[in-house]
Amino acid sequence: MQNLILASSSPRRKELLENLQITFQTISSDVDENYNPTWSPGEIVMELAHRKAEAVSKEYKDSFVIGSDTVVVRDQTILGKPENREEAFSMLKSLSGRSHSVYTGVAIVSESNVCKFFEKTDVEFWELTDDEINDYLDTGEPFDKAGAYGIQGFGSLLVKKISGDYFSVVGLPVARTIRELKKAGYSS
Ligand SMILES: Cc1cn([C@H]2C[C@H](O)[C@@H](COP(=O)(O)OP(=O)(O)OP(=O)(O)O)O2)c(=O)[nH]c1=O
Repeated sequence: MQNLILASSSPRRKELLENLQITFQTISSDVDENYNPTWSPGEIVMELAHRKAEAVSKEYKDSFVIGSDTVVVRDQTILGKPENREEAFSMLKSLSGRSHSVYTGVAIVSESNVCKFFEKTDVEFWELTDDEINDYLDTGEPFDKAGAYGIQGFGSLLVKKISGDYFSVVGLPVARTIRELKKAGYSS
């Protein structure tokens, strides 16, 4: 059996892989998450996913290492995790009653190979009142999540429509990730 590592501190990503009953370890790394503002959202999430996987792969050379990164894009603006309640409020207000895209990049790094890809999922929100946004902020859910919401939790109440991979919005497009892992030579 080959060694598989999820290079992540995200409990959601861990849970998505655990659902598949695959044996893996979780090891997180601290990487520079700055990026070149001229890059497209797809390039940003693939590069950050690659940095996360590469940092762990250096220490575990004989393993398959998965890194992942998620951002929300409204118009041409990239929304990461909100710094505070005010920023979370303004992110959610800006997403109200309209569509945005969630990009998740994945990098699979092994001794002989690097594979990178991204998925884009379009999400439409219901029109939200300020009271609804404040109630949602009170749940505490938005603060460690790109775009200030979690589709898998109370954030499900904000969503009118979704087009694309749901699991990619949660943080890991599992079906494509497993397919690409197998192509890279991984077998459980
Ligand atoms: C839009 C959305 C994002 N998210 C989460 C997924 C990611 O954990 C987070 C985006 O931040 P990331 O920087 O992609 O990931 P992370 O810092 O949580 O974890 P790590 O870098 O260690 O892998 O937002 C949800 O859980 N649900 C959602 O609906």
